Amino acid sequence: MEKELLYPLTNQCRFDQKLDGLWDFEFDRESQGGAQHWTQQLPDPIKMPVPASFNDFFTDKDSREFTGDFWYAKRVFIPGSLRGQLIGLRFGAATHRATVYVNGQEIRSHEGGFLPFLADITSAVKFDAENEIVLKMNNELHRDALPAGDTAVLKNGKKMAKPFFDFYNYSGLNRSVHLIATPQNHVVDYTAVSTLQDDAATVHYTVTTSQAAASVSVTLRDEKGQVVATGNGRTGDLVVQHPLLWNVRDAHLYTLTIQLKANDQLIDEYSDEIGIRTIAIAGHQILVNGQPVYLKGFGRHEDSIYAGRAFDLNVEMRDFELMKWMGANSFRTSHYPYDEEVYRFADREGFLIIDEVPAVGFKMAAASFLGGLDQSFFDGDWTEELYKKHLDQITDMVHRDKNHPSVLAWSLLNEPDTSSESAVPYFEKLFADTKALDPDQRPRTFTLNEDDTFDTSYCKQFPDFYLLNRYPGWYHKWGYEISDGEAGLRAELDKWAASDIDKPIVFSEYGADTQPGLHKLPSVMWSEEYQIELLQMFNRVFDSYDFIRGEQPWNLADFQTVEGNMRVNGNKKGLFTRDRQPKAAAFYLRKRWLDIDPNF
Ligand SMILES: CCCN1C[C@@H](O)[C@H](O)[C@@H](C(=O)O)C1
Repeated sequence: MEKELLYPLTNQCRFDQKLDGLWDFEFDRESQGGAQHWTQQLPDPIKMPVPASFNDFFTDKDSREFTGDFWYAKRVFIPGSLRGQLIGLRFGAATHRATVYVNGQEIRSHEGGFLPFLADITSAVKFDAENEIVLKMNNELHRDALPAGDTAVLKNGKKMAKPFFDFYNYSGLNRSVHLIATPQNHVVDYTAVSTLQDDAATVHYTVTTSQAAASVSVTLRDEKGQVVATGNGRTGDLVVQHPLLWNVRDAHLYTLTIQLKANDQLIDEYSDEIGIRTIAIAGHQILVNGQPVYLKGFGRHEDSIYAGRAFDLNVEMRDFELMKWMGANSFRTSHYPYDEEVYRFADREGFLIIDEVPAVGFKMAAASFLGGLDQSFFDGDWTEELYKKHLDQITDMVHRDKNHPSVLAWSLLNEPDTSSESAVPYFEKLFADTKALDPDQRPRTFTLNEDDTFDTSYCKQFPDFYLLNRYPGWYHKWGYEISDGEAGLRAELDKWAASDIDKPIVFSEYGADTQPGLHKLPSVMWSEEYQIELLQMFNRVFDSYDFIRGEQPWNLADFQTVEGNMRVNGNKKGLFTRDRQPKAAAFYLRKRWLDIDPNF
Protein backbone atom coordinates (compact mmCIF):
# COMPACT_ATOMS: atom_id res chain seq x y z
CA MET A 1 0.00 0.00 0.00
CA GLU A 2 2.86 2.36 0.86
CA LYS A 3 3.92 3.06 -2.73
CA GLU A 4 0.33 3.71 -3.90
CA LEU A 5 -0.32 7.25 -5.07
CA LEU A 6 -3.75 7.03 -6.73
CA TYR A 7 -5.92 10.08 -6.11
CA PRO A 8 -8.26 9.23 -3.21
CA LEU A 9 -11.97 8.73 -3.91
CA THR A 10 -15.14 7.46 -2.25
CA ASN A 11 -17.45 4.96 -3.98
CA GLN A 12 -19.26 1.72 -3.16
CA CYS A 13 -15.93 0.00 -2.57
CA ARG A 14 -13.66 2.77 -1.31
CA PHE A 15 -13.70 5.32 1.51
CA ASP A 16 -12.00 8.71 1.63
CA GLN A 17 -12.28 11.31 4.42
CA LYS A 18 -10.27 14.53 4.44
CA LEU A 19 -8.75 15.26 7.85
CA ASP A 20 -8.27 18.96 7.12
CA GLY A 21 -8.95 21.52 9.83
CA LEU A 22 -7.26 22.30 13.16
CA TRP A 23 -4.62 19.88 14.39
CA ASP A 24 -2.57 20.03 17.60
CA PHE A 25 0.90 21.48 16.90
CA GLU A 26 4.07 21.95 18.95
CA PHE A 27 7.66 22.99 18.23
CA ASP A 28 10.20 20.55 19.63
CA ARG A 29 12.84 23.19 20.35
CA GLU A 30 15.03 20.78 22.39
CA SER A 31 14.37 17.76 20.10
CA GLN A 32 13.12 15.90 23.17
CA GLY A 33 9.78 14.82 21.76
CA GLY A 34 10.89 11.27 21.12
CA ALA A 35 12.38 10.80 24.61
CA GLN A 36 9.35 12.44 26.20
CA HIS A 37 6.89 10.19 24.33
CA TRP A 38 5.14 12.89 22.35
CA THR A 39 4.23 9.99 20.09
CA GLN A 40 1.28 9.36 22.41
CA GLN A 41 0.23 12.97 23.03
CA LEU A 42 1.74 16.45 22.67
CA PRO A 43 2.45 18.07 26.09
CA ASP A 44 1.41 21.67 25.44
CA PRO A 45 0.11 22.07 21.89
CA ILE A 46 -1.46 25.00 20.08
CA LYS A 47 -4.01 24.63 17.26
CA MET A 48 -2.64 24.73 13.69
CA PRO A 49 -4.64 24.74 10.42
CA VAL A 50 -4.04 21.89 7.94
CA PRO A 51 -3.29 22.31 5.06
CA ALA A 52 -1.02 25.26 5.86
CA SER A 53 2.60 26.21 6.38
CA PHE A 54 3.04 27.14 10.06
CA ASN A 55 5.42 30.08 9.43
CA ASP A 56 3.30 33.15 8.71
CA PHE A 57 0.71 32.66 11.45
CA PHE A 58 3.16 33.70 14.15
CA THR A 59 4.04 37.20 15.33
CA ASP A 60 7.47 36.26 16.72
CA LYS A 61 10.53 35.66 14.52
CA ASP A 62 11.73 32.57 16.44
CA SER A 63 8.51 30.78 15.48
CA ARG A 64 8.29 32.03 11.92
CA GLU A 65 11.91 31.08 11.26
CA PHE A 66 11.77 27.85 13.31
CA THR A 67 14.08 25.17 11.90
CA GLY A 68 14.17 21.70 13.41
CA ASP A 69 11.63 19.18 14.75
CA PHE A 70 7.93 19.97 15.17
CA TRP A 71 4.92 17.78 15.83
CA TYR A 72 1.31 17.50 14.67
CA ALA A 73 -1.42 15.40 16.31
CA LYS A 74 -5.10 14.71 15.71
CA ARG A 75 -7.62 12.34 17.27
CA VAL A 76 -9.62 10.56 14.52
CA PHE A 77 -12.65 8.31 14.95
CA ILE A 78 -12.48 5.27 12.64
CA PRO A 79 -15.86 3.57 12.09
CA GLY A 80 -16.22 -0.19 12.53
CA SER A 81 -17.84 -0.32 9.08
CA LEU A 82 -14.30 -0.15 7.67
CA ARG A 83 -13.20 -3.29 9.48
CA GLY A 84 -11.69 -5.84 7.06
CA GLN A 85 -10.45 -3.14 4.68
CA LEU A 86 -6.93 -1.74 4.32
CA ILE A 87 -6.80 1.53 6.26
CA GLY A 88 -4.36 4.26 5.22
CA LEU A 89 -3.37 7.83 5.95
CA ARG A 90 -2.43 9.74 2.79
CA PHE A 91 -0.38 12.91 3.29
CA GLY A 92 -0.42 15.24 0.27
CA ALA A 93 2.82 16.89 1.37
CA ALA A 94 4.71 16.92 4.68
CA THR A 95 7.58 19.41 4.26
CA HIS A 96 10.32 18.26 4.34
CA ARG A 97 10.24 14.94 6.24
CA ALA A 98 7.91 13.08 8.60
CA THR A 99 7.47 10.01 10.79
CA VAL A 100 3.91 8.78 11.34
CA TYR A 101 2.65 7.26 14.61
CA VAL A 102 -0.81 5.80 15.25
CA ASN A 103 -1.85 5.07 18.83
CA GLY A 104 1.83 5.27 19.76
CA GLN A 105 2.92 2.73 17.11
CA GLU A 106 5.52 3.94 14.62
CA ILE A 107 4.17 3.32 11.11
CA ARG A 108 6.61 4.83 8.60
CA SER A 109 8.86 7.75 7.71
CA HIS A 110 9.01 9.76 4.50
CA GLU A 111 11.56 12.16 3.01
CA GLY A 112 10.47 14.81 0.50
CA GLY A 113 8.14 17.69 1.13
CA PHE A 114 6.32 18.07 -2.19
CA LEU A 115 4.85 14.66 -3.03
CA PRO A 116 2.25 12.46 -1.33
CA PHE A 117 2.93 9.34 0.70
CA LEU A 118 0.65 6.71 2.15
CA ALA A 119 0.96 5.14 5.60
CA ASP A 120 -0.69 1.71 5.98
CA ILE A 121 -2.15 1.95 9.50
CA THR A 122 -4.34 -1.17 9.34
CA SER A 123 -2.40 -2.96 12.09
CA ALA A 124 -2.60 -0.04 14.53
CA VAL A 125 -6.24 1.00 14.13
CA LYS A 126 -8.89 0.80 16.87
CA PHE A 127 -12.31 0.58 15.16
CA ASP A 128 -15.35 2.43 16.50
CA ALA A 129 -12.94 4.44 18.63
CA GLU A 130 -10.79 7.57 18.64
CA ASN A 131 -7.30 7.00 17.23
CA GLU A 132 -4.30 9.20 18.04
CA ILE A 133 -2.56 10.25 14.83
CA VAL A 134 0.86 11.85 15.53
CA LEU A 135 3.51 13.15 13.14
CA LYS A 136 7.05 14.09 13.99
CA MET A 137 8.31 16.46 11.26
CA ASN A 138 11.49 18.29 10.40
CA ASN A 139 12.22 21.15 7.98
CA GLU A 140 16.01 21.34 8.02
CA LEU A 141 17.82 21.84 4.70
CA HIS A 142 20.83 19.74 3.69
CA ARG A 143 23.10 19.51 0.66
CA ASP A 144 22.21 15.84 0.20
CA ALA A 145 18.46 16.49 0.16
CA LEU A 146 15.92 18.23 -2.07
CA PRO A 147 15.66 21.21 -2.15
CA ALA A 148 19.34 21.76 -1.40
CA GLY A 149 20.61 24.04 1.32
CA ASP A 150 22.32 24.15 4.68
CA THR A 151 21.11 24.44 8.25
CA ALA A 152 23.20 26.92 10.22
CA VAL A 153 23.43 26.98 14.03
CA LEU A 154 23.59 30.54 15.29
CA LYS A 155 25.72 31.58 18.26
CA ASN A 156 22.57 31.63 20.38
CA GLY A 157 22.11 27.93 19.55
CA LYS A 158 19.09 28.44 17.33
CA LYS A 159 19.02 26.74 13.92
CA MET A 160 18.48 28.71 10.72
CA ALA A 161 17.58 27.54 7.23
CA LYS A 162 20.14 28.52 4.57
CA PRO A 163 18.41 27.69 1.27
CA PHE A 164 20.43 27.43 -1.95
CA PHE A 165 17.20 28.54 -3.64
CA ASP A 166 15.09 31.65 -3.92
CA PHE A 167 11.84 30.71 -2.20
CA TYR A 168 10.96 30.73 1.48
CA ASN A 169 11.37 27.44 3.35
CA TYR A 170 7.67 27.24 4.21
CA SER A 171 7.09 24.09 6.24
CA GLY A 172 4.33 21.96 7.66
CA LEU A 173 1.46 19.81 6.44
CA ASN A 174 1.13 21.90 3.29
CA ARG A 175 -1.48 19.73 1.58
CA SER A 176 -4.53 17.74 2.65
CA VAL A 177 -4.42 14.62 4.81
CA HIS A 178 -6.83 11.81 3.91
CA LEU A 179 -8.08 8.80 5.87
CA ILE A 180 -8.68 6.16 3.20
CA ALA A 181 -9.92 2.58 3.10
CA THR A 182 -9.68 0.14 0.22
CA PRO A 183 -10.62 -3.53 -0.21
CA GLN A 184 -7.84 -6.02 0.54
CA ASN A 185 -7.75 -6.80 -3.18
CA HIS A 186 -7.84 -3.42 -4.92
CA VAL A 187 -6.62 -1.38 -7.87
CA VAL A 188 -3.11 -0.23 -6.97
CA ASP A 189 -2.29 1.73 -10.14
CA TYR A 190 -3.15 2.14 -13.80
CA THR A 191 -1.62 3.61 -16.93
CA ALA A 192 -3.36 4.97 -20.03
CA VAL A 193 -1.34 5.95 -23.11
CA SER A 194 -2.96 7.18 -26.34
CA THR A 195 -1.99 6.78 -29.97
CA LEU A 196 -3.91 8.38 -32.82
CA GLN A 197 -5.07 6.85 -36.06
CA ASP A 198 -6.97 8.63 -38.87
CA ASP A 199 -10.30 9.19 -37.19
CA ALA A 200 -9.78 6.98 -34.20
CA ALA A 201 -7.58 6.66 -31.15
CA THR A 202 -6.23 3.72 -29.21
CA VAL A 203 -5.85 4.00 -25.44
CA HIS A 204 -3.44 1.32 -24.30
CA TYR A 205 -4.14 0.61 -20.63
CA THR A 206 -2.57 -1.43 -17.87
CA VAL A 207 -4.05 -2.13 -14.42
CA THR A 208 -2.09 -3.24 -11.37
CA THR A 209 -4.01 -4.94 -8.55
CA SER A 210 -2.89 -5.83 -5.04
CA GLN A 211 -3.75 -9.50 -5.51
CA ALA A 212 -3.67 -11.71 -8.58
CA ALA A 213 -7.15 -13.09 -8.05
CA ALA A 214 -10.23 -11.44 -9.58
CA SER A 215 -10.94 -10.29 -13.12
CA VAL A 216 -10.44 -6.77 -14.40
CA SER A 217 -12.77 -4.92 -16.76
CA VAL A 218 -12.35 -1.38 -18.07
CA THR A 219 -14.95 1.04 -19.45
CA LEU A 220 -14.33 4.37 -21.16
CA ARG A 221 -17.13 6.96 -21.21
CA ASP A 222 -17.29 10.30 -22.96
CA GLU A 223 -18.34 13.64 -21.44
CA LYS A 224 -22.00 12.72 -21.98
CA GLY A 225 -21.53 9.46 -20.05
CA GLN A 226 -21.81 7.35 -23.20
CA VAL A 227 -19.71 4.17 -23.25
CA VAL A 228 -17.24 4.55 -26.12
CA ALA A 229 -15.00 1.50 -25.48
CA THR A 230 -14.61 -1.43 -23.11
CA GLY A 231 -11.79 -3.82 -22.29
CA ASN A 232 -11.12 -6.95 -20.27
CA GLY A 233 -7.91 -7.99 -18.54
CA ARG A 234 -5.09 -6.20 -16.73
CA THR A 235 -3.86 -4.77 -20.02
CA GLY A 236 -5.46 -4.02 -23.35
CA ASP A 237 -6.39 -1.48 -26.00
CA LEU A 238 -9.50 0.69 -26.01
CA VAL A 239 -10.25 1.84 -29.56
CA VAL A 240 -12.26 5.06 -29.72
CA GLN A 241 -13.86 6.08 -33.01
CA HIS A 242 -14.10 9.83 -33.75
CA PRO A 243 -12.37 10.74 -30.47
CA LEU A 244 -12.73 14.20 -28.94
CA LEU A 245 -9.03 14.91 -28.43
CA TRP A 246 -7.51 16.73 -25.49
CA ASN A 247 -6.05 19.88 -27.03
CA VAL A 248 -4.29 22.95 -25.64
CA ARG A 249 -7.00 25.28 -24.35
CA ASP A 250 -9.62 22.99 -25.90
CA ALA A 251 -9.70 20.08 -23.47
CA HIS A 252 -11.96 17.06 -23.71
CA LEU A 253 -11.83 14.39 -21.01
CA TYR A 254 -13.05 10.82 -20.80
CA THR A 255 -13.84 8.81 -17.69
CA LEU A 256 -11.92 5.56 -17.32
CA THR A 257 -13.59 3.10 -14.92
CA ILE A 258 -11.75 0.02 -13.73
CA GLN A 259 -13.70 -2.78 -12.04
CA LEU A 260 -12.31 -5.73 -10.11
CA LYS A 261 -14.68 -8.70 -9.84
CA ALA A 262 -14.65 -12.22 -8.37
CA ASN A 263 -17.51 -14.60 -9.11
CA ASP A 264 -19.35 -11.66 -10.64
CA GLN A 265 -19.14 -9.79 -7.31
CA LEU A 266 -17.72 -6.26 -7.51
CA ILE A 267 -14.62 -6.13 -5.27
CA ASP A 268 -13.15 -2.74 -6.17
CA GLU A 269 -13.80 0.10 -8.57
CA TYR A 270 -11.58 3.04 -9.49
CA SER A 271 -12.46 5.89 -11.87
CA ASP A 272 -10.35 8.72 -13.20
CA GLU A 273 -10.53 11.34 -15.95
CA ILE A 274 -8.06 10.92 -18.81
CA GLY A 275 -7.38 12.87 -22.01
CA ILE A 276 -6.72 11.38 -25.44
CA ARG A 277 -3.71 13.19 -26.87
CA THR A 278 -0.12 12.65 -28.00
CA ILE A 279 3.02 14.63 -27.18
CA ALA A 280 6.15 14.67 -29.34
CA ILE A 281 9.27 16.69 -30.09
CA ALA A 282 9.99 16.87 -33.81
CA GLY A 283 13.02 18.96 -34.74
CA HIS A 284 12.55 22.29 -33.01
CA GLN A 285 8.78 21.84 -32.70
CA ILE A 286 6.76 20.79 -29.66
CA LEU A 287 3.80 18.81 -30.99
CA VAL A 288 0.47 18.07 -29.34
CA ASN A 289 -1.61 15.68 -31.46
CA GLY A 290 0.89 16.30 -34.24
CA GLN A 291 0.31 20.07 -34.23
CA PRO A 292 3.05 22.58 -33.26
CA VAL A 293 2.37 24.45 -30.04
CA TYR A 294 4.05 27.64 -28.80
CA LEU A 295 4.14 27.79 -24.99
CA LYS A 296 2.89 31.02 -23.40
CA GLY A 297 2.85 30.94 -19.66
CA PHE A 298 4.75 31.31 -16.43
CA GLY A 299 7.06 30.03 -13.84
CA ARG A 300 4.92 29.89 -10.69
CA HIS A 301 5.10 29.12 -6.99
CA GLU A 302 2.62 27.60 -4.58
CA ASP A 303 2.70 30.66 -2.41
CA SER A 304 0.10 32.91 -0.82
CA ILE A 305 -0.41 35.23 2.09
CA TYR A 306 -1.18 33.58 5.47
CA ALA A 307 -0.95 29.89 4.45
CA GLY A 308 2.51 30.07 2.83
CA ARG A 309 3.18 27.07 0.57
CA ALA A 310 -0.12 25.38 1.37
CA PHE A 311 -2.41 24.43 -1.46
CA ASP A 312 -5.35 26.83 -1.48
CA LEU A 313 -8.21 26.11 -3.90
CA ASN A 314 -9.21 29.79 -3.83
CA VAL A 315 -5.75 30.96 -4.89
CA GLU A 316 -5.56 28.27 -7.57
CA MET A 317 -8.94 29.34 -8.95
CA ARG A 318 -7.72 32.95 -9.15
CA ASP A 319 -4.37 31.94 -10.71
CA PHE A 320 -6.07 29.99 -13.48
CA GLU A 321 -8.43 32.90 -14.10
CA LEU A 322 -5.43 35.22 -14.40
CA MET A 323 -3.57 32.85 -16.72
CA LYS A 324 -6.63 32.46 -18.95
CA TRP A 325 -7.12 36.25 -18.94
CA MET A 326 -3.52 36.62 -20.06
CA GLY A 327 -3.96 34.19 -22.96
CA ALA A 328 -1.52 31.73 -21.40
CA ASN A 329 -1.53 28.00 -22.20
CA SER A 330 1.17 26.54 -19.94
CA PHE A 331 3.25 26.79 -16.78
CA ARG A 332 6.16 25.12 -15.06
CA THR A 333 5.67 23.76 -11.54
CA SER A 334 8.78 25.66 -10.43
CA HIS A 335 10.52 24.41 -8.33
CA TYR A 336 8.66 21.34 -7.03
CA PRO A 337 5.63 19.18 -7.96
CA TYR A 338 2.42 21.00 -7.06
CA ASP A 339 -0.75 19.72 -5.40
CA GLU A 340 -2.70 17.19 -7.51
CA GLU A 341 -5.62 19.59 -7.77
CA VAL A 342 -3.42 21.87 -9.91
CA TYR A 343 -2.94 19.15 -12.53
CA ARG A 344 -6.70 18.45 -12.51
CA PHE A 345 -7.33 22.16 -13.12
CA ALA A 346 -4.88 22.01 -16.05
CA ASP A 347 -6.47 18.83 -17.43
CA ARG A 348 -9.85 20.54 -17.49
CA GLU A 349 -8.60 23.89 -18.84
CA GLY A 350 -6.21 22.50 -21.47
CA PHE A 351 -3.00 23.90 -19.99
CA LEU A 352 0.38 22.23 -20.57
CA ILE A 353 2.55 21.60 -17.51
CA ILE A 354 6.30 21.23 -17.24
CA ASP A 355 6.43 19.14 -14.06
CA GLU A 356 9.54 19.83 -11.95
CA VAL A 357 11.11 18.04 -8.98
CA PRO A 358 12.69 20.13 -6.18
CA ALA A 359 16.20 19.47 -7.49
CA VAL A 360 16.95 23.13 -6.97
CA GLY A 361 20.04 24.70 -5.50
CA PHE A 362 22.44 22.09 -6.96
CA LYS A 363 24.80 24.93 -7.56
CA MET A 364 27.34 26.29 -5.11
CA ALA A 365 27.17 29.65 -6.85
CA ALA A 366 23.58 29.78 -5.61
CA ALA A 367 24.94 28.95 -2.19
CA SER A 368 27.61 31.62 -2.51
CA PHE A 369 24.84 33.98 -3.67
CA LEU A 370 23.59 33.08 -0.21
CA GLY A 371 27.00 32.52 1.40
CA GLY A 372 28.07 29.03 0.22
CA LEU A 373 31.30 27.58 -1.21
CA ASP A 374 32.93 28.38 -4.53
CA GLN A 375 33.24 24.90 -6.09
CA SER A 376 31.31 22.65 -8.44
CA PHE A 377 28.29 21.27 -6.64
CA PHE A 378 28.76 17.83 -8.21
CA ASP A 379 32.27 17.53 -6.74
CA GLY A 380 30.64 17.47 -3.33
CA ASP A 381 30.82 14.35 -1.17
CA TRP A 382 27.05 14.58 -0.77
CA THR A 383 26.09 13.66 -4.33
CA GLU A 384 25.76 9.89 -3.77
CA GLU A 385 23.16 10.27 -1.01
CA LEU A 386 21.56 13.14 -2.93
CA TYR A 387 21.17 11.01 -6.04
CA LYS A 388 19.13 8.36 -4.20
CA LYS A 389 16.66 10.99 -2.95
CA HIS A 390 16.62 12.75 -6.32
CA LEU A 391 15.75 9.58 -8.26
CA ASP A 392 13.19 8.61 -5.59
CA GLN A 393 11.37 11.93 -5.98
CA ILE A 394 11.44 11.83 -9.78
CA THR A 395 10.03 8.30 -9.56
CA ASP A 396 7.21 9.44 -7.26
CA MET A 397 6.49 12.53 -9.40
CA VAL A 398 6.13 10.44 -12.56
CA HIS A 399 4.22 7.74 -10.69
CA ARG A 400 1.73 10.33 -9.35
CA ASP A 401 1.36 12.51 -12.48
CA LYS A 402 1.82 10.09 -15.40
CA ASN A 403 -1.88 9.92 -16.36
CA HIS A 404 -2.50 13.68 -16.56
CA PRO A 405 -2.94 14.81 -20.20
CA SER A 406 -1.76 18.27 -19.12
CA VAL A 407 1.75 17.06 -18.24
CA LEU A 408 3.93 17.87 -21.24
CA ALA A 409 7.40 17.17 -19.87
CA TRP A 410 9.48 16.37 -16.80
CA SER A 411 11.98 18.94 -15.55
CA LEU A 412 14.50 16.86 -13.64
CA LEU A 413 16.51 19.76 -12.20
CA ASN A 414 16.33 23.54 -11.88
CA GLU A 415 19.58 25.34 -12.61
CA PRO A 416 22.12 22.70 -11.68
CA ASP A 417 25.79 23.52 -12.09
CA THR A 418 26.61 21.96 -15.47
CA SER A 419 29.59 24.23 -16.19
CA SER A 420 31.92 21.58 -14.77
CA GLU A 421 32.61 18.16 -16.31
CA SER A 422 31.92 16.60 -12.89
CA ALA A 423 28.20 17.03 -13.57
CA VAL A 424 28.24 14.61 -16.51
CA PRO A 425 28.27 11.25 -14.65
CA TYR A 426 25.38 12.39 -12.43
CA PHE A 427 23.37 13.49 -15.49
CA GLU A 428 24.21 10.39 -17.52
CA LYS A 429 22.86 8.16 -14.76
CA LEU A 430 19.85 10.38 -14.04
CA PHE A 431 18.65 10.55 -17.65
CA ALA A 432 19.25 6.82 -18.11
CA ASP A 433 17.50 5.85 -14.86
CA THR A 434 14.45 8.02 -15.63
CA LYS A 435 13.99 7.02 -19.28
CA ALA A 436 11.60 4.12 -18.62
CA LEU A 437 9.64 5.65 -15.72
CA ASP A 438 6.98 7.30 -17.90
CA PRO A 439 4.81 4.91 -19.96
CA ASP A 440 3.94 7.92 -22.15
CA GLN A 441 7.67 8.64 -22.69
CA ARG A 442 7.25 12.40 -22.33
CA PRO A 443 10.27 14.67 -22.98
CA ARG A 444 12.75 15.17 -20.13
CA THR A 445 14.58 18.41 -19.57
CA PHE A 446 16.14 20.73 -16.97
CA THR A 447 16.66 24.47 -16.76
CA LEU A 448 19.97 25.94 -17.88
CA ASN A 449 21.14 28.83 -15.75
CA GLU A 450 23.02 31.98 -16.86
CA ASP A 451 26.36 30.21 -16.21
CA ASP A 452 25.33 27.19 -18.28
CA THR A 453 25.39 28.58 -21.79
CA PHE A 454 25.82 27.05 -25.21
CA ASP A 455 29.59 27.33 -24.70
CA THR A 456 29.90 26.42 -21.02
CA SER A 457 27.39 23.64 -20.29
CA TYR A 458 28.73 20.07 -20.31
CA CYS A 459 25.20 18.63 -20.25
CA LYS A 460 23.50 19.96 -23.40
CA GLN A 461 23.36 16.41 -24.82
CA PHE A 462 20.83 15.17 -22.28
CA PRO A 463 17.55 17.12 -22.52
CA ASP A 464 14.92 16.48 -25.20
CA PHE A 465 14.36 20.24 -25.36
CA TYR A 466 15.93 23.17 -23.58
CA LEU A 467 14.68 25.41 -20.80
CA LEU A 468 16.74 28.60 -20.56
CA ASN A 469 16.74 30.86 -17.50
CA ARG A 470 18.32 34.13 -18.64
CA TYR A 471 18.48 37.47 -16.74
CA PRO A 472 20.19 40.12 -18.88
CA GLY A 473 18.53 43.39 -17.93
CA TRP A 474 18.27 42.34 -14.30
CA TYR A 475 21.21 40.38 -12.83
CA HIS A 476 23.62 41.81 -15.38
CA LYS A 477 23.59 44.44 -18.16
CA TRP A 478 20.73 46.14 -16.38
CA GLY A 479 19.06 49.53 -16.74
CA TYR A 480 20.42 51.70 -19.54
CA GLU A 481 22.91 48.85 -20.33
CA ILE A 482 20.03 46.52 -21.34
CA SER A 483 20.98 46.95 -25.01
CA ASP A 484 24.24 45.14 -24.23
CA GLY A 485 22.14 42.52 -22.49
CA GLU A 486 20.13 42.01 -25.67
CA ALA A 487 23.30 41.81 -27.74
CA GLY A 488 24.75 39.17 -25.42
CA LEU A 489 21.56 37.13 -25.51
CA ARG A 490 21.46 37.26 -29.30
CA ALA A 491 25.13 36.26 -29.48
CA GLU A 492 24.41 33.11 -27.46
CA LEU A 493 21.31 32.25 -29.48
CA ASP A 494 23.27 32.75 -32.71
CA LYS A 495 25.55 29.94 -31.48
CA TRP A 496 22.54 27.68 -30.85
CA ALA A 497 21.29 28.62 -34.35
CA ALA A 498 24.63 27.89 -36.00
CA SER A 499 25.01 24.55 -34.21
CA ASP A 500 23.74 21.18 -35.38
CA ILE A 501 21.35 21.10 -32.43
CA ASP A 502 17.78 21.03 -33.70
CA LYS A 503 15.69 20.98 -30.52
CA PRO A 504 13.13 23.48 -29.18
CA ILE A 505 14.22 26.16 -26.72
CA VAL A 506 11.71 27.47 -24.18
CA PHE A 507 12.63 30.52 -22.12
CA SER A 508 11.58 29.34 -18.67
CA GLU A 509 12.78 32.36 -16.70
CA TYR A 510 13.43 36.03 -17.42
CA GLY A 511 12.12 39.12 -15.66
CA ALA A 512 12.62 42.13 -13.45
CA ASP A 513 11.74 42.80 -9.85
CA THR A 514 9.01 45.44 -9.93
CA GLN A 515 7.56 47.46 -7.07
CA PRO A 516 3.85 47.86 -7.88
CA GLY A 517 2.92 51.52 -8.13
CA LEU A 518 6.46 52.66 -8.80
CA HIS A 519 6.38 54.70 -12.04
CA LYS A 520 9.20 56.59 -13.73
CA LEU A 521 9.48 58.24 -17.18
CA PRO A 522 11.92 57.42 -18.58
CA SER A 523 12.10 54.15 -16.67
CA VAL A 524 14.36 53.02 -13.87
CA MET A 525 14.80 49.49 -12.55
CA TRP A 526 12.05 48.39 -10.14
CA SER A 527 9.53 50.61 -11.98
CA GLU A 528 6.54 49.12 -13.77
CA GLU A 529 7.77 50.78 -16.95
CA TYR A 530 11.11 48.96 -16.73
CA GLN A 531 9.43 45.55 -16.34
CA ILE A 532 7.65 46.19 -19.65
CA GLU A 533 10.85 47.35 -21.34
CA LEU A 534 12.62 44.18 -20.24
CA LEU A 535 9.80 41.99 -21.56
CA GLN A 536 9.81 43.94 -24.83
CA MET A 537 13.53 43.23 -25.19
CA PHE A 538 13.07 39.51 -24.65
CA ASN A 539 10.08 39.39 -27.00
CA ARG A 540 12.09 41.05 -29.76
CA VAL A 541 14.68 38.28 -29.30
CA PHE A 542 12.09 35.47 -29.16
CA ASP A 543 10.58 36.68 -32.42
CA SER A 544 13.98 36.46 -34.11
CA TYR A 545 14.61 32.72 -33.74
CA ASP A 546 12.18 30.05 -34.98
CA PHE A 547 13.56 27.39 -32.62
CA ILE A 548 12.31 29.39 -29.63
CA ARG A 549 9.03 27.65 -28.95
CA GLY A 550 7.94 29.08 -25.64
CA GLU A 551 8.05 32.06 -23.29
CA GLN A 552 7.41 31.74 -19.56
CA PRO A 553 8.47 34.93 -17.73
CA TRP A 554 9.38 34.80 -14.06
CA ASN A 555 6.97 34.86 -12.27
CA LEU A 556 3.16 34.76 -12.45
CA ALA A 557 2.98 36.45 -9.02
CA ASP A 558 5.26 37.97 -6.38
CA PHE A 559 6.29 35.40 -3.78
CA GLN A 560 8.03 35.05 -0.42
CA THR A 561 11.77 34.42 -0.15
CA VAL A 562 14.39 34.58 2.60
CA GLU A 563 15.25 38.02 3.88
CA GLY A 564 18.06 39.66 1.94
CA ASN A 565 19.41 42.95 0.66
CA MET A 566 18.12 42.02 -2.81
CA ARG A 567 14.61 41.14 -1.66
CA VAL A 568 11.88 43.60 -0.67
CA ASN A 569 9.77 41.28 1.49
CA GLY A 570 10.17 38.60 -1.16
CA ASN A 571 10.65 38.32 -4.88
CA LYS A 572 8.82 41.03 -6.86
CA LYS A 573 9.25 39.70 -10.43
CA GLY A 574 5.57 38.83 -10.60
CA LEU A 575 3.43 40.05 -13.46
CA PHE A 576 0.87 40.13 -10.64
CA THR A 577 1.25 41.12 -7.00
CA ARG A 578 1.17 38.48 -4.28
CA ASP A 579 -2.53 39.24 -3.77
CA ARG A 580 -3.01 38.58 -7.47
CA GLN A 581 -3.55 42.08 -8.86
CA PRO A 582 -1.95 43.11 -12.20
CA LYS A 583 1.12 45.26 -12.70
CA ALA A 584 1.28 47.26 -15.96
CA ALA A 585 3.35 44.52 -17.61
CA ALA A 586 0.41 42.11 -17.33
CA PHE A 587 -1.63 44.28 -19.70
CA TYR A 588 1.33 44.56 -22.10
CA LEU A 589 1.99 40.82 -22.19
CA ARG A 590 -1.72 39.98 -22.43
CA LYS A 591 -1.95 41.98 -25.64
CA ARG A 592 1.07 40.13 -27.08
CA TRP A 593 -0.28 36.72 -26.17
CA LEU A 594 -3.83 37.31 -27.33
CA ASP A 595 -2.54 38.47 -30.69
CA ILE A 596 -0.45 35.27 -31.14
CA ASP A 597 -2.04 32.22 -32.81
CA PRO A 598 -1.28 29.46 -30.24
CA ASN A 599 -0.38 27.02 -33.02
CA PHE A 600 1.89 29.30 -35.02
C1 LIG B 1 19.52 33.12 -11.76
C2 LIG B 1 18.74 32.20 -10.86
C3 LIG B 1 17.52 31.68 -11.56
N1 LIG B 1 16.23 32.03 -10.96
C4 LIG B 1 15.79 31.03 -9.97
C5 LIG B 1 14.48 31.45 -9.31
O1 LIG B 1 14.11 30.52 -8.31
C6 LIG B 1 14.65 32.84 -8.71
O2 LIG B 1 13.47 33.26 -8.03
C7 LIG B 1 14.97 33.83 -9.84
C8 LIG B 1 15.13 35.25 -9.30
O3 LIG B 1 16.20 35.54 -8.75
O4 LIG B 1 14.17 36.01 -9.41
C9 LIG B 1 16.25 33.42 -10.52
